[in-house]
Amino acid sequence: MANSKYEYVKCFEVEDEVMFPNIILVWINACNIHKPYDVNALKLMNSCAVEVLEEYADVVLAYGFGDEYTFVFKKTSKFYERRASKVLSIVISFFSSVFVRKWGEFFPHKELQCSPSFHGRVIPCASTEALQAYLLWRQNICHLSDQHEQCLWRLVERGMNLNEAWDIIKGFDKSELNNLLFDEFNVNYNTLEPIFRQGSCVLKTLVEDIVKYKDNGDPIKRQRRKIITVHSKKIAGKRFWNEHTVLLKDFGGFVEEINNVTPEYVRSFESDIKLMPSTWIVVRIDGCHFHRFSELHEFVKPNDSRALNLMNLCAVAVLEKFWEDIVFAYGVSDEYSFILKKTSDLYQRRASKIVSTIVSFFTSTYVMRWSEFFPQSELKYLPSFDGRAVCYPSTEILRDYLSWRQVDCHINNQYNSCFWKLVASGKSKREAQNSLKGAQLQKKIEELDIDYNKLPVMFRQGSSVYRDKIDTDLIHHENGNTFESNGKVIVEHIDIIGPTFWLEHPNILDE
Ligand SMILES: Nc1nc2c(ncn2[C@@H]2O[C@H](COP(=O)(O)OP(=O)(O)OP(=O)(O)O)[C@@H](O)[C@H]2O)c(=O)[nH]1
Ligand SMILES: [Mg+2]
Ligand SMILES: [Mg+2]
Repeated sequence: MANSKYEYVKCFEVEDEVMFPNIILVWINACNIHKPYDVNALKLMNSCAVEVLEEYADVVLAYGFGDEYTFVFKKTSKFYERRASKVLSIVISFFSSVFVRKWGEFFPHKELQCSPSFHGRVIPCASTEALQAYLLWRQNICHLSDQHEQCLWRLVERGMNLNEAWDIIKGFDKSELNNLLFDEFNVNYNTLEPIFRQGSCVLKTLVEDIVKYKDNGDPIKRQRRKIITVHSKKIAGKRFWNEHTVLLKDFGGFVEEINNVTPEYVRSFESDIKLMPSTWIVVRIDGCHFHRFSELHEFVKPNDSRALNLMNLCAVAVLEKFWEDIVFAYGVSDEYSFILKKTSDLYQRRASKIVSTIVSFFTSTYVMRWSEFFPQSELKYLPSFDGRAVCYPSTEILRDYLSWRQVDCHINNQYNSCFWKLVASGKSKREAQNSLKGAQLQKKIEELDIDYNKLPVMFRQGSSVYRDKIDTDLIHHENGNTFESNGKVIVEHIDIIGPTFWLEHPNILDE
C-alpha cells in the first residue's frame, strides 16, 4: 500500500527461485541439541514431520534421523513461487512451532528449558536419480552416526566424559563400532530398534475407505491420502521406492540400484550461498497469514499491544542470543527486521543458516511465550514466519531501508485508524475501503476527527530494539574479575528516519 521514496531499497533483494525441473528438498537440523539418544526425541521429531506433511500438501515425503529431517516437495510444486528462502523459512518456522507445542506430549516431566532452534537449507535435486543418491547419502550417514551415538552414550553412561568417549571411538569404522558394542556392552547392533538404525520415512499414501454401502450391500469406496511413518533398511532401494505408488507417480521409479554416492553429488547437496562480505545484512521476517491468525485470536483492531509486545519480546531474545552480530532491529505489525553488522561473520555469512536460525528461534520463542501475553486464549493454530536476507552496501542505504519500513508503519497505521473509525461509525468494510481509496490520509484523519498524535507511540512509530550502550564502557568488578558489559537490550518507539536518533547513538551503526 505504502509508496515512498525509500522503496528503491527493494531492488537489493535477489531472486532465489529453484528452477524447474529441480526437485525441492528442505533439510533441517536442530541447533546445539546433543544428548543421549532418546527414543522420545526421535518420536517427537517424527510427529513434527507428520504435521509438516499435513500442513503442506506439496510435501510428499520426509526422511529423518537423529536431530535432522529432510522434506521432499512434489516435482511440480509451485509452493511460494519456489522461492528458496521463503520455502525454507516457512517449513523450518512451522516445524519449530510444532516442536515447542508437542514437546510436553513426549517429555511430560521435562520442561523445555529454552527456545529450541533449527537451521537448514534448500537443496535442489536435478533429477530422480539425484534424489535417490541424496536418500542413500543421508541413510548411510544415519547408520554411521547412530553406531557412533550408541557407543558414545554407553561409554558416557559408564562414567566417561564426552571427550574421553569421543577419543576412543573417533576413527572407528562400522565393524569396529559393532565390535565395541558387542564386546563391551553385550549389544548386537542389528537388534536395536529400527527407528535408530534406519531413520524414519514419513510419506503420503493412498488408502481405500468404505464410505457407505449401496442398497444391495456393495461397499462404496473412496481413495484418500493417508500419512504413514515407516522404517526401512534401504530407502534408496528400488523395492522400497517402487512399492509406494505415490512416490512412483510423483517422481518416477528408481531405475538402478546404487551403492555409492559420487562426491560431486555430495558437493551439490552441501552447497550453501554466502552473503557478500562487508555489507549490512538485513534479515526480515514476517508472519504467514497473520490476517487470519489475528482474526482467529481476536487481536484488537487495528493494533493489539499484547501481540506487538510479544513480537518485541521475541526480538529482544534474538538480540540477546546473537549479541555479537545483530546491532539493531525494527518491528511493526507482524514483521521484524534484524540488522547484522557489516563485519559479522555469523555462520561464515551462509544465508540459509542465518535466516533459518533466526526465524526458527523467533518462532519457538513466540509459541513458548504466547500464554504470558494471551493468558485467556489458547493458540488455535500454530504461527509461522517467513524470512529472507538482503545485503545493503552502505550505511546510507541501510538507513533508507529502515526509513522505508517506518514510513510503511506510518502509512498503514494512518490507513487502519481511518478504516476502523469509519467501520465504528457504522460503515461497512467495503464502504470504508471505497472512501479511503486514493484519499489523502492526513486529510482524512482531520475529517474524521482522529486525534492521531494521542495514539500510543508504539502504534505510530513501530518498535526499535538495540543495546543500550550507556553502560557499555562500564567495567564491573565481581569477585575481583573485570568484564565489559554488552549493555541491556531495550525497546524504544522513536523516529528512526530523521538524523537525531542516529546522532545520539553513533555506536549502533558504527563501522
Ligand atoms: N487486529 C490486528 N491485526 C494485526 C495486528 N498486527 C498484524 N495484524 C494482521 O496481520 C496482517 C499483516 O499483514 P501482512 O503481513 O501483509 O499479511 P499476512 O496476512 O500476514 O499475509 P502474508 O504475510 O503474505 O502471509 C495485517 O494485515 C493484520 O491483519 C494487530 O496488532 N492487530
Ligand atoms: Mg504477514
Ligand atoms: Mg506483514
